Amino acid sequence: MLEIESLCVHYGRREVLHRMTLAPMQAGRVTALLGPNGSGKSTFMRGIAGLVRAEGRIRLGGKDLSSLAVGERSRLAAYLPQSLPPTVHLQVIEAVMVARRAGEAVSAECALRDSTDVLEELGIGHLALRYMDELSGGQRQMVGLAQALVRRPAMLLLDEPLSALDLRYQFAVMDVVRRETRKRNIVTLLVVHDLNIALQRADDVVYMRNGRLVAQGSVMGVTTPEVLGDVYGVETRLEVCPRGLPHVLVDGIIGEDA
Ligand SMILES: Nc1ncnc2c1ncn2[C@@H]1O[C@H](COP(=O)(O)OP(=O)(O)OP(=O)(O)O)[C@@H](O)[C@H]1O
Repeated sequence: MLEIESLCVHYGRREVLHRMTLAPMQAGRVTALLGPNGSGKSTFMRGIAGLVRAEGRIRLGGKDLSSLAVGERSRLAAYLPQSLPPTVHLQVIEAVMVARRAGEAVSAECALRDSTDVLEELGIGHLALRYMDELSGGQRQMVGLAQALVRRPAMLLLDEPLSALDLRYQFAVMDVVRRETRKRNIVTLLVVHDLNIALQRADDVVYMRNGRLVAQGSVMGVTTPEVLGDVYGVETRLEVCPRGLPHVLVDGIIGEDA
């Protein structure tokens, strides 16, 4: 379980996150972090991962993350950044093995076994011998996910993992993320811009605006036209599609005549 209390982040003298306190996020559930551009989503994720200095309390499974050594913290909280680092000329299997051995001293055999397993689990075993700098954006995104999962984290922080993906791949990656979150019983928090994918595939949502929490809860529990109007400034209707999944239709921008 992830607990966040009074999280504040400053860039220089400017406060970007303002004392954000959230209800505990349970392991085995996927939470989508939603909000307009510049609302502080990446900063929030980076604050949890320890990549920017944050005040407040962040506890994962009862452990205060700020009390952990950097290596231990980054092993427990695997962070996949918005833009993946430039690729090196490594084979996929080597890149995943490097990630496996970064957080923990394990033998090459063990790293190879774990890396092979995770690539198979994600359905990308066939990419193992391909070179990282020859992959498509979507394939690299999947390898990034493999690199995060191979470290056996207790929490996955994924910053816009769907941004480089085509429509089918977006759903496929969300399905993999859901499955692994449940199987490994980890806390997963991800930033997604496509509201409908988030609503259809996440368990819970956190809406933020201007560095503040607007609403948090189950997808259907808190997603209302009022909340969406407050967060995004748009007029919406919420429909339920035949498979019982929510779907948002945007009618216009609040305050603008049609
Ligand atoms: N390194 C930085 N230095 C100074 N200001 C920053 C820095 N990174 C982000 N900011 C500012 O902090 C605010 C929040 O940015 P952040 O990237 O967290 O928002 P976001 O919700 O993730 O946006 P987007 O959806 O566009 O990726 C913005 O006003 C941004 O300009």
